[in-house]
Amino acid sequence: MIQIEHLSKTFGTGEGAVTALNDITLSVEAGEIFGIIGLSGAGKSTLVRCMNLLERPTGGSVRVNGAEITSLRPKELRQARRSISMIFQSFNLLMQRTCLKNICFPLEINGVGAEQAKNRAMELLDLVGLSDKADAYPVQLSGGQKQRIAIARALATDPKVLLCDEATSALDPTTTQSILALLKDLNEKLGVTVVVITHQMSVIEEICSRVAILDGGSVAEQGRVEDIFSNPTTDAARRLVYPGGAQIEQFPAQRVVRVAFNGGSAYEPLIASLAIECGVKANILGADTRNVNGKAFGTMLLGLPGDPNEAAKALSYIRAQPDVTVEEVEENA
Ligand SMILES: Nc1ncnc2c1ncn2[C@@H]1O[C@H](COP(=O)(O)OP(=O)(O)OP(=O)(O)O)[C@@H](O)[C@H]1O
Repeated sequence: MIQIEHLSKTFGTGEGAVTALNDITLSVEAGEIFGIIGLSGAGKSTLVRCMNLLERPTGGSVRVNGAEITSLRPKELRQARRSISMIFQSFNLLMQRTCLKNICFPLEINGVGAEQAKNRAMELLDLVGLSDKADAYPVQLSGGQKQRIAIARALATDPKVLLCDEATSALDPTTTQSILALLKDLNEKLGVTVVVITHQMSVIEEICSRVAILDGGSVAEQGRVEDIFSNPTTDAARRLVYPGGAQIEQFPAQRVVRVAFNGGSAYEPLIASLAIECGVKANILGADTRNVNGKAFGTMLLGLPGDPNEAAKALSYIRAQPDVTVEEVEENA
């Protein structure tokens, strides 16, 4: 769906030049949810803006649906842009227009008649679960509701690709979950390809099938989410996967597992009950978890005893917990 080859982007010239992207090659397949993650300044926004030519690349190529978008004429580019929509952290709704009129807006500028636009907008409001907000103004909505309206507006022109630039970064964890669930649902129902830009690992874990890790304007690593998260091979990937800085090599006698909490239970009781019910002491090697109303979200790196029986007991105990996933991490990861 999107093929990027040797893409580079430099802002400015001479001594003040900033190279934001350097020789990026990646491809996003039709129908997938692809994640781009990196720390602040890694180049994520610039990369996603090169996908719809909000930024013009300095070098390399960007093909969307087979067409090299850097060489399209203005009219062709306008058409191509209809098939690539975007949502933002700050929602970017038109504050003077009702929700319905916000969703009608891209249809109006594409020449769709008022009645037809309204019908389509009502369908989209229904799709994002906000039929009752047609006449409300953005100021009357919560952040999550605003993002739902922004998603409905982005889908109005039946795009093939939805680019999401930090779309959940301004939202609380529960609302984030519901927006991610909506994106996943829309991806499945409509087949729209979704590209998610984020600095949050939990977002990638939640909905992406593949991920590219950006570091200093280059792709440090890319591949299937479970492969990269269970066995990060670059420093950039390790920094994201183990933000606590755990060095697995320091614990050679242990089996190391990565436990992801999806809000089903708190993590302290899990560690305590591992000790009490299984007699297994687990070491917390690193954690990036948040406790929200007594529920844990995020991931934790645990060291289990080297003894295979004890480790197996602990693993099956953890696997039996609701909303918890666990995977072994290779020791040279
Ligand atoms: N319009 C611009 N002019 C000059 N430099 C820019 C411009 N836009 C981005 N940059 C620079 O390019 C680099 C990458 O920025 P970008 O916003 O793409 O990173 P990011 O990963 O999205 O960061 P963040 O998560 O903080 O938004 C940074 O060094 C930034 O200062």
